[in-house]
Amino acid sequence: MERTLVIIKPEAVIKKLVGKIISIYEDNRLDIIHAHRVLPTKEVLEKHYDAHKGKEFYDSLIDFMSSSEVMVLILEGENVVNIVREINGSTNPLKAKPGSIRYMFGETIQKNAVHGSESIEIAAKEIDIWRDLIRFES
Ligand SMILES: Nc1ncnc2c1ncn2[C@@H]1O[C@H](COP(=O)(O)OP(=O)(O)OP(=O)(O)O)[C@@H](O)[C@H]1O
Repeated sequence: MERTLVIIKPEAVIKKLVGKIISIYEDNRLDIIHAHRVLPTKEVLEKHYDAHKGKEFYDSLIDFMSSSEVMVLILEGENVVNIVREINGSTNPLKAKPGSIRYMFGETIQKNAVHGSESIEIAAKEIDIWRDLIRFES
């Protein structure tokens, strides 16, 4: 069964949006097979955001994502990678479709409430990266 990695970002955890965001995924019949609240290390974030290394927003993104605890979720379901990206909405909350998580809860392009893996292959890599911090049984 296909899996994806979702991160509920620091500002959304601080605003107590975890339950609301999880409900949206469940309302779309996706299974949350792991959920773990953790303070990300810079080491894990640098691996996770490796594709963005060198971009002007990279340092600020790593600082922000390591500033406070996040909720790491693994979701499972048919076509879950694409479904989650659709539910999350565009990276920039100002461009996100009404009804999407980023439209409802995103503040800025950086504080955009959630992360969702881009492809099945990247999801598998990201799940492995976060294994350094979180013990997933399977
Ligand atoms: N121009 C930018 N300015 C500031 N932050 C940015 C910018 N572009 C991307 N980011 C941040 O980097 C993250 C990863 O960027 P990416 O282009 O992979 O977005 P995405 O695939 O929509 O989002 P994600 O991978 O987080 O689900 C974004 O979620 C956002 O927080």
